[in-house]
Amino acid sequence: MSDRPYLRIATRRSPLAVAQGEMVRARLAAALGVDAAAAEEAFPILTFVTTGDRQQTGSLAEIGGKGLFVKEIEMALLTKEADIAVHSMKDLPAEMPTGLIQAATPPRDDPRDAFLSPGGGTLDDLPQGARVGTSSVRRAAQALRRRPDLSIVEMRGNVQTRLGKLEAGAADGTFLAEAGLVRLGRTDVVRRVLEPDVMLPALGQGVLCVQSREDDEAARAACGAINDVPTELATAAERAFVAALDGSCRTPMAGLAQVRGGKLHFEAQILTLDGKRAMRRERTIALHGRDHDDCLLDAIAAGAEMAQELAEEAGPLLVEMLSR
Ligand SMILES: NCc1[nH]cc(CCC(=O)O)c1CC(=O)O
Repeated sequence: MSDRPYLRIATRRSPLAVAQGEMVRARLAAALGVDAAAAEEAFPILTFVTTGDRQQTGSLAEIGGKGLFVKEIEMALLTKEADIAVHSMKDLPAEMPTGLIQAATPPRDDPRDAFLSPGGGTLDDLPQGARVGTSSVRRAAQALRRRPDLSIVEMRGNVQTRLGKLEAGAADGTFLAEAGLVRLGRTDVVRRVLEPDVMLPALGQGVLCVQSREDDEAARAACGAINDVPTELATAAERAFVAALDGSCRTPMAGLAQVRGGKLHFEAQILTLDGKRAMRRERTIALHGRDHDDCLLDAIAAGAEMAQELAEEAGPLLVEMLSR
C-alpha cells in the first residue's frame, strides 16, 4: 500500500471503552497489514469524557438517556478531531446524526449477561428479599420477573466501579455483560453466564459499532475490511426493533438475533418495569440466495415486524410500558 493508513480512534475514557478501541485498532492493523509495533502510531486512540460519565448519580433515564454517552464522541468525528469512533452498540441511540454512518460491526463478542454474587450462586440462590444492584430497567424487570421478592438497588458506574460496589456489599448480586468482563480481562471474576432463555440480553449487546463520517472514503474503506456481515445483519434486525419501539431508556426490552446456516433467528421481549407482565416472540427468516443488501432489508423488516407484533400483543399495556 502506498499511503500508510492513519486513523484517529475516538472512544470514551473508561477502561472498557479503551479496551474496545484497542480491539478495533488490532483488527484494523491485521486487516490493513500494519504490523503490531506500528499500530499505535497508525491508529492513535483519543479518549473523551462524556456527559454521561460526568453524572454518576440518578438512573440513566433520569439524567437523559443513552445519548449522553456518545454525543461528545460523535462531535469529535463531525469536527474532524477524530476519524472513527468505537461505541458499544447497545449504548447507541436508534438514530445516528447526519453526516455519520455505521462503518463496521466487527464480529460480535459474547452477547450474554452474567450474574455475579459474592457467594457465586445463581439468582435463584439469593435469599428472600435480597438486593440486586442494577441501573438497567431491562435487567431489573427480568430479575423481578423471575424473583418478585427481590429489591432492586441503583448501581451505576463503569464495570470496575460496579465490581467494587458488589464487593463492598452495596448489593447481594448484580449483572454485567459477559463481553465487558472478557474485554477487560476480568475472567477471574466468579460469575454465572446466563443463557438467552434465562435472560435475554440487551439489543446490540456484545457488538461494537465503528462509526465514521459519511464522506470519509478512506475511513470507510478501512472499516469495510473489519466488518463482519453476520454481525451486521443481526445488529440490523436488533436496531430496527429498538427504533420501532422508540427504545427509550425506560422501556424494558431485550432481544438477540443470530445468523446461522443461512438463516436469521430473532428473539425479542418487552416487559413492564416491575416484571409482572412480559411478552416474548421469536422468528426465523431465510437469507439464502439473497445478496447483501436484500439480506439487510430482510433483517431490518424482521426486527421492525417483531416490534409491531409485540406492540399489538401488548396493546394498551404498551402505553404504560413506554410512558412510565
Ligand atoms: N451500559 C454499559 C455497557 N455498555 C456495553 C457494555 C458491555 C459490552 C457490550 O455489551 O458490548 C456495558 C457494561 C455492562 O452492561 O455490563
